[in-house]
Amino acid sequence: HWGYGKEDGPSAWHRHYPVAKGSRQSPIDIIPDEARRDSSLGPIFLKYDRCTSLSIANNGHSVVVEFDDSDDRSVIQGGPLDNPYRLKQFHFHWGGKGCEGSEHTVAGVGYASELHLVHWNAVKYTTYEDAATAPDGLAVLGIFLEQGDDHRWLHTITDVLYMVKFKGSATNFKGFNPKCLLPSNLHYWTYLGSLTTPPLHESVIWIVLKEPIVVSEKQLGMFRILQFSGEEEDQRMRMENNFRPPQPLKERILKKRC
Ligand SMILES: NS(=O)(=O)c1ccc(NC(=O)NCCCCO)cc1
Ligand SMILES: [Zn+2]
Repeated sequence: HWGYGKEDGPSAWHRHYPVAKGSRQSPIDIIPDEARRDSSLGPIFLKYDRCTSLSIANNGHSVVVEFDDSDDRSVIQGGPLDNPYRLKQFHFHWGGKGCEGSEHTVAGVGYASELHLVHWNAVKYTTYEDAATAPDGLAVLGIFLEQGDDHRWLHTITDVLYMVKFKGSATNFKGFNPKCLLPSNLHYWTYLGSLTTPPLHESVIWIVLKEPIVVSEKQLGMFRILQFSGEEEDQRMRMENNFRPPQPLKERILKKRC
């Protein structure tokens, strides 16, 4: 199976997932000066309903908050998207120490962590699984986490991480509105990419916000109490550095709003 270690990490994923060397892989290094202004790109709109959050789980690669995606209560629309995309889950990627931990980088500089809100095109596709293999199936909103003061709302998540310490553990997580994790400014870059972990499907319209949110080192440290390994496994594998490095841009254009 795949992971983030020396033997099973990002440089080895291509053996079982050849698309790892594909034409639209993620993440990428974002070079702001090279982003093309696109007048057809409008603002993005996020409508999230606190009643759609369901559970929080450790899937052995990250901590994931799952949502009820049976209707359009929580959606992203506008920007590069032709129709609303339903929120399915959000999760994080982080490092072991301060500077690195995000997946996308900006002019070669990484942030301490990156939040991904994963949405799917329920207008064109019947299930998330079908959308996840289609070129316009998913829209992932990427938000950088920068180290600084305590984040006002992140404790709602970090306070329950001890309950999902081991791979395969999950617990109720109702009434959470992810709107509280957004920065004040929704200016974004957008490009066509992929899932950043296996199966690495090239099915993601990426929308990466320019403005990071600020979280404290203490809050970031709480993510590192999580384990890649299950409770019964003997070797304790602290969950950290669960990020894929930037991939070649190839024939793609990075876009931004005017
Ligand atoms: N980090 S990321 O790009 O936001 C991401 C999101 C979902 C997934 N995985 C996923 O959706 N798996 C289910 C795919 C079922 C269709 O084959 C992997 C990476
Ligand atoms: Zn992710």
